[in-house]
Amino acid sequence: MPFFDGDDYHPESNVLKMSKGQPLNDEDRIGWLKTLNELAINQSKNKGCVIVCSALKEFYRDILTVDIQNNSKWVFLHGSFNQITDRINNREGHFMSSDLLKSQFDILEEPKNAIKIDISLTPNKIVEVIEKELLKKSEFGLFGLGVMGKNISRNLANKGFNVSLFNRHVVGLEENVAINLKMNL
Ligand SMILES: Nc1ncnc2c1ncn2[C@@H]1O[C@H](COP(=O)(O)OP(=O)(O)OP(=O)(O)O)[C@@H](O)[C@H]1O
Ligand SMILES: O=C(O)[C@H](O)[C@@H](O)[C@H](O)[C@H](O)CO
Repeated sequence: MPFFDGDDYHPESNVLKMSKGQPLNDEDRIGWLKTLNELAINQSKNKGCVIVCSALKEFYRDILTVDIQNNSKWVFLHGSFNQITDRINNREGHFMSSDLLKSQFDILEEPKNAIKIDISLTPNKIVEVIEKELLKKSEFGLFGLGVMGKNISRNLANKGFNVSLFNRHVVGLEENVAINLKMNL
């Protein structure tokens, strides 16, 4: 599967700004996020891909998944501030210094719908956990999210079961149930 580092898609101006130790703001990031979204859409027409980037805020992640919400998966590599600072300080030849890290932690909105992985694990173990999570099969399949389906699926999801859902096209009703359920998982 193709792999892309989001850093390679920053415009020169963003790289320059970060090299000077200045954090990017929303305005700096929006064009970059849209570029990554285009990349993801194009790749989704083939085998799909893995993109790594700082998707710090919920609305950044919304931009990244425009038109591909239903076939995107989030993996959140989670580490403490001190641990990441140490790793950045030991990394050579990269434009980002650890001074920018605080600004990133300050705005981080942790994703609720992601596979969350502790970066203390070895890279091999991290890949193993991601593969296992991605290949996890649903334990229940539900057709129809009316009154009964809605409550059954919420109960199952709240008890930690993996649920696959199918709903008819009823604009603004069944979709909302499905979206809210997905966001709350
Ligand atoms: N699982 C790991 N165990 C030990 N060291 C790691 C692990 N993952 C990354 N590192 C080290 O941490 C440093 C930062 O890793 P890397 O550059 O891959 O992070 P990144 O998320 O791409 O960072 P950035 O967002 O700044 O590009 C590197 O020196 C890397 O070797
Ligand atoms: O949105 C951002 O602030 C940037 O994407 C940064 O996250 C850096 O590019 C990265 O951390 C350095 O590798």
